[in-house]
Amino acid sequence: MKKVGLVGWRGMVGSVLMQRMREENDFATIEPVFFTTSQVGLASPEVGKPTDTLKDASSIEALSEMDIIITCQGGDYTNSVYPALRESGWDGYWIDAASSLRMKDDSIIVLDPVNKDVIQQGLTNGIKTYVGGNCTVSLMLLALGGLFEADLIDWVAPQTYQAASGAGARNMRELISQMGAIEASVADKLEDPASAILEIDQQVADFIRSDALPTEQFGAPLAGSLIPWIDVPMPSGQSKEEWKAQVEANKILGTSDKQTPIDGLCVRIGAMRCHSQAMTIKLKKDVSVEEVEKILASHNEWVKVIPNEREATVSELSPAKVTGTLSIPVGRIRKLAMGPEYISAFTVGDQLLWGAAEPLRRMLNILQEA
Ligand SMILES: NC(=O)C1=CN([C@@H]2O[C@H](COP(=O)(O)OP(=O)(O)OC[C@H]3O[C@@H](n4cnc5c(N)ncnc54)[C@H](OP(=O)(O)O)[C@@H]3O)[C@@H](O)[C@H]2O)C=CC1
Ligand SMILES: N[C@@H](CC(=O)OP(=O)(O)O)C(=O)O
Repeated sequence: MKKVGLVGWRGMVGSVLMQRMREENDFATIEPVFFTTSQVGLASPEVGKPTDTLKDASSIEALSEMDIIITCQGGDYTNSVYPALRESGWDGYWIDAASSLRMKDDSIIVLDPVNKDVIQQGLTNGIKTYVGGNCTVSLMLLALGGLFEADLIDWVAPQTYQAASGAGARNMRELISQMGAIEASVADKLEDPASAILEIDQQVADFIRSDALPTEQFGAPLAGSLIPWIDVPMPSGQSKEEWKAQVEANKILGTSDKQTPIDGLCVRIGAMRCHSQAMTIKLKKDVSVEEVEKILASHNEWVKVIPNEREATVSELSPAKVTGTLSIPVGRIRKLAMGPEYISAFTVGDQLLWGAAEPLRRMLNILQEA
């Protein structure tokens, strides 16, 4: 059995990874060794087999004993430990959730329902570093995988609606606190059916803009509002989240010649852990909506085409419906007024499952089979 070191297993992404590994009985076929940056010597989590106490995640010596290391600890950890570990001569497989190593020449971004061929080629070529993609990118590619595979996409403009979880656990808490505080600020008026709605609205607006709203994590109101900027600025005028779409998607797809343009605005909204994206797609030729739906639906077992009808859309295509599942619904597929090659689509996906943990879990299994 391969020795698999798990780092970052108690964080938000790590906890979802642990949950999926337990559900799929992945611990049965590995020898798990748990690491920590803060709790060395404490008991490891229960995984149905005996394990040692928690090891020091900064110990190159302890990490070097692993055949595979899977980390959800974060970019700072990767930046500090990975170079030293490789320089020490460690030649094992490194599987990572953080973005630090994604665009390196000697790494592969993993999303096997879309790029199993790229992963297999990487393994054949001796690549030892496999990184999960940005959540919006992975979720978009799972939804549009069929059209990319059929080489039908000229360009995509995704406009995102990203959940609080993408910013971290404390941000999820703050979103709920903001919601609760807003409700509390007008609770008496809400109880009175005779109170004037414009008065409630004014009071809510004043409260949202006041220092009483907790905004320490987001730096701005999110509940009852939105934030049209995610991550740091790039020289292009894009936010870094927007910049990732094209570079990561093309790397995942293994585009060798002309990059497919993928660019749009990324917006944080008050959903908990599902990212949504409204996409304008320019096809390379006129393809009927029925054909597009067929191509999308047949690409992988998680994508689900939702007919462009009101009831089905409202019930199936929302963060509330998708959260906590591996389902990738895609709907609102219709021709746009710009011309027969232009179509719209809307997709939703859980950014902690397919957006973060699941591609890593599956990469571990691919290594088991290799
Ligand atoms: N959040 C997201 O949506 C996504 C995140 N990623 C990447 O995954 C990495 C980790 O993100 P995320 O899971 O959000 O990070 P978290 O902040 O939830 O967890 C990171 C680490 O914080 C430590 N920690 C300290 N206090 C606690 C506590 N009370 N509960 C749990 N853990 C605690 C743990 O390390 P220790 O046990 O060593 O103390 C844990 O592994 C980042 O690089 C991020 O970029 C990738 C895709 C999506
Ligand atoms: N930036 C993403 C989450 C994330 O962690 O992305 P990345 O793995 O590319 O750093 C969001 O805020 O929704």
